[in-house]
Amino acid sequence: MVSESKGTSSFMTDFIQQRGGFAVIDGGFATELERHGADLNDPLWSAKCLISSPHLVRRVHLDYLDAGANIIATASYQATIQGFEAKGFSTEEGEALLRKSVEIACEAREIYYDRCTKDSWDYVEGGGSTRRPVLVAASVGSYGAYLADGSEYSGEYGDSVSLETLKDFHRRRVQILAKSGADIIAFETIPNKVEAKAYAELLEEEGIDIPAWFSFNSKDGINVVSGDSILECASIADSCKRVVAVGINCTAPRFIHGLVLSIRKVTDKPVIVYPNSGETYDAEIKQWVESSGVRDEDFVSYVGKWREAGASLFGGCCRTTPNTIREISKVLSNKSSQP
Ligand code: MET
Ligand SMILES: [Zn+2]
Repeated sequence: MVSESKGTSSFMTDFIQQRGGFAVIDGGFATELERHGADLNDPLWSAKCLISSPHLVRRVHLDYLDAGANIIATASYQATIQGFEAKGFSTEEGEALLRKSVEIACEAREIYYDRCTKDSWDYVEGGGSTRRPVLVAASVGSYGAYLADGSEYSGEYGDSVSLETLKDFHRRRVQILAKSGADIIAFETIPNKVEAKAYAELLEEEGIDIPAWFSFNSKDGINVVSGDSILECASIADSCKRVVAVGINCTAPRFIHGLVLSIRKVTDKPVIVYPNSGETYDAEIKQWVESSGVRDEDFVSYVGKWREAGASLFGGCCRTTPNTIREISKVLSNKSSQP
């Protein structure tokens, strides 16, 4: 028991340490699928491609691996059994699609490893290769993401949605993803405290035996989007022994620094940040409003500050691209090679 929980608790710190003190996550997944021509105007959003174009899903994973990502998140953010059923799939078919999201990411990792082994410049003397270890993170979007009405950016689910509703909603998906071969579960864009609590209780009650990260989103740099305290939300993550990293995603880069400092007040677990480009999602017109976005160079100029504030896992969320990730990897490797 003790050694098992030690195993989980050191999972991410060990990974980060082996990577030289930081690790790189991928960038906007749906964004990149769209750039390759996918039409994601659908309640399943990026998960639609698990059905219609799995080759594109694999391609996007590879793009991010080539850009330097050490951790890739699966296309299951908006993949739910309930959502697949609404499309006419059976429960079993829905479950198979969830597993498929992990299979495709693992396949991409194998292709990437294979390439690294073949590329002579990746060989070191003595026949070994210097391939980067890659983690596959099974993405779980919030209940609001399933609703596809933008409520993952408001955190307002209404009084009828209780802790139990949320646990029941997520239970089967979490069970399936935990047994899918993924290395970690990524609970992303968590908009409120009750959903964080639901995840923490589920991990415990279901005896989930792979680690997880909790990532919240904010629109003011002070609280999570619902107005719940980031300190309270991060404390829930801190108390859950399966949680090996806590952080922020899909939030404007300018808010990240203060949020990292807040999270560090309540946890010693690694802090993960993967902001969006700073644009805002308009749920009415189902589009990102472009005016306030930051350019890749500006995004990257923040990374050093986030690291100083105590974050150690860095990537991008919506509207960021493999270019963003390439720049992040570059900036971090330069920094760590400096004396
Ligand atoms: N991992 C997901 C993606 O990049 C997170 C989406 S946040 C709305 O598509
Ligand atoms: Zn996002």
